[in-house]
Amino acid sequence: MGMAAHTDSTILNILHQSNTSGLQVLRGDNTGWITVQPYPGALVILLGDLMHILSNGSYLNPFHRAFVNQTQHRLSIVYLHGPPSSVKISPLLQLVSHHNPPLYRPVTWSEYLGIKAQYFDKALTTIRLRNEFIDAAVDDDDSVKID
Ligand SMILES: O=C(O)CCC(=O)C(=O)O
Ligand SMILES: [Fe+2]
Repeated sequence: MGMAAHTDSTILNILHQSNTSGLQVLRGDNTGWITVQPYPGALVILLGDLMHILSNGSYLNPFHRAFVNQTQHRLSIVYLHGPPSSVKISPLLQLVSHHNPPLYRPVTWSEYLGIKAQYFDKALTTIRLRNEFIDAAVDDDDSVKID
């Protein structure tokens, strides 16, 4: 089965592909697709949107896609790893400060999946904090108060 370009809505995905290639990852600078060649016994780890939120934007959640061809079977097995669906996910407190304010508001996985279904690749933008909200959320002593 082929898949259009997307980011994963999880913390991370662990993927195994059979010996037919098909997985491609978009370069961080958007200059092209890199084919991830199958390697016997290898697993591919893809960081998802929730990891991007937890890391306050420092870990990238790559766009990727899968293509198929008419001559070879391709099998991929994906383990989707996420938090309990009602736990709020937000940038880790250890990673935020006055100089590095939180980029995203807290969101549960189930709420985020609803947002993703509606906004696709704009989903993260819809939960991104605006500057004035960031100012209100960051306290004088560098701790962050959200919710
Ligand atoms: O089949 C693949 O290699 C990719 C699958 C995938 O991206 C996904 O399940 O999210
Ligand atoms: Fe994926």
